[in-house]
Amino acid sequence: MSETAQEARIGVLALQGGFAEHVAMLESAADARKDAKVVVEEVKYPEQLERLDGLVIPGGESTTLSVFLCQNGFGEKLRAFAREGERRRCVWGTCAGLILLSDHLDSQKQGGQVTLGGIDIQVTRNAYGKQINSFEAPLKIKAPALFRQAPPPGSTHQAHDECLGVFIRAPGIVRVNSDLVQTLATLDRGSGEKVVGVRQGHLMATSFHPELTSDCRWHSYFIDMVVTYKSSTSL
Ligand SMILES: NC(=O)CC[C@H](N)C(=O)O
Repeated sequence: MSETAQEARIGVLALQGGFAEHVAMLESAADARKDAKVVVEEVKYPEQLERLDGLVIPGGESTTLSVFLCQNGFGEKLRAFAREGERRRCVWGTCAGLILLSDHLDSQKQGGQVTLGGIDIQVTRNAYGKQINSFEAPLKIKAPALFRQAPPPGSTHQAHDECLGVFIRAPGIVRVNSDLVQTLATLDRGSGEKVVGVRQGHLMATSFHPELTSDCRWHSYFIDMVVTYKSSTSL
């Protein structure tokens, strides 16, 4: 580690869902790099948000997650963490986390979700079917910084601009409403390209689960976001 290594503390919301896998992936992505010192912690209490530079909201069940977020003012603190004040922090939502970060949730498919919003996309829950319809498929990576990194050794997706997408009762991004939203990944199963990964400034969301693969490029990319954003807002 160099003397000038950037430091960042990244939390993973650990109220419900697949948080342990994200913690493990962030730790291995952090170990693999020399330019940043990253501390990872499970977040169970709203007070913990104060000390974080970034947060991952994992997949799970957005309705259940919302029940927890309605307690102890957690939802409001999270909204402030991601959206208000001078020091807005980076947040990455996977699957249920994407639902929380979207500005528009299709009304027929709502189930009492607490939405934090921030990414100007329209989302339909369970757009790819039920649990039994879960699938894996190759994705095209559209973010240059992300696909410049090598795919993991032994990966079935050797092209730098491809990765494996794991979809479990995944929400669909049915519309991108703003030019501020950057497409990071798309899926094409024969019926045209669908957007499955997006970024709007300090917020990122993926319909799929990179934490369930052996490819930690997405976690490394999020560390980049957090470190870059932290150094630009603390000037
Ligand atoms: N794997 C997931 O996170 C599924 C999300 C779930 N369908 C929901 O609506 O919350």
